[in-house]
Amino acid sequence: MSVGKALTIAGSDCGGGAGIQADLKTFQERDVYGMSVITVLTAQNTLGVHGVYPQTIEAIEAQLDAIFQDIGTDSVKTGMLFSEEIINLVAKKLKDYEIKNIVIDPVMIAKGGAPLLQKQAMTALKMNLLPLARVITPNIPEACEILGIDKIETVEEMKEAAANIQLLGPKNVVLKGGHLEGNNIAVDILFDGNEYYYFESKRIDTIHTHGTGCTFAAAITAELAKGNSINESVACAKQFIQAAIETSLNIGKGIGPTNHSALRHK
Ligand SMILES: Nc1ncnc2c1ncn2[C@@H]1O[C@H](COP(=O)(O)OP(=O)(O)OP(=O)(O)O)[C@@H](O)[C@H]1O
Ligand SMILES: Cc1ncc(COP(=O)(O)O)c(N)n1
Repeated sequence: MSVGKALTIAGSDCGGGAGIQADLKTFQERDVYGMSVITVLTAQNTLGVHGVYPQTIEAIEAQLDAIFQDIGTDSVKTGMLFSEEIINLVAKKLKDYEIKNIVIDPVMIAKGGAPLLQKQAMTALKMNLLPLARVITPNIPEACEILGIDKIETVEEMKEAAANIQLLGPKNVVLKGGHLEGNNIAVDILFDGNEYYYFESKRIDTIHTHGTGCTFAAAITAELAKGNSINESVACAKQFIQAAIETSLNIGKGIGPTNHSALRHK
């Protein structure tokens, strides 16, 4: 039997809500074969990030080679890459192995405020990784950092930001509106270089949104692995994240994770 294969290159969240763990759970729920390359171990729970332990470049390189030299993949998602060194290694390997269907979730800051990308790594992210992306999925603060602007407060400003990020090289930009304040609709905007597409859902009133960004990007990655278009993949991912937030899990003492198996029980 053949199956779509998806790889996540990201940080481990031992608490299971974000990072590698969220990605693999999502891949499984979307019926693709999931693989992982761990860039950084985090000691993390619903209360925040308590430790960040980058893996050696040798360890990351060996994991990438092991996968690409044998199994291969139909799509790749990158999440927490943390340092310039790791970004440059990942970019080089994706190029050397001619990997297609690259989804970049430009993870920068955890919900609790912990930095997940070093400040000095921003140039490498923009110059070396972004141009390889089939799709990049920034949230509003990440889009501001990438563009060096202070704020994005309206849908019009989201559209302008998406177009400006697209000029940096990614084929498609999905600018996520989870952080857009004063809006009871959660709107994500896809810009493909020509047209804008809008993905809207009712904003859910919950604090338990740990891992929403990872889960959403992983769902897009899984759908691309199955050969779906960008539009179809984003639409599926939006439905998936909506259900996962609607029934998010009140576990731990802080911001709980989303429910990856929500659609299975509908
Ligand atoms: N309260 C909510 N109700 C419904 N959808 C939401 C809500 N918050 C976020 N989303 C959706 O979840 C997805 C992830 O968006 P978000 O902007 O939260 O990403 P993120 O900021 O990268 O995640 P995180 O804040 O966990 O790092 C998007 O599709 C967004 O529209
Ligand atoms: C290892 C790791 N990667 C990413 C995130 C961000 O999570 P998200 O943006 O999905 O909430 C996180 N908290 N930890």
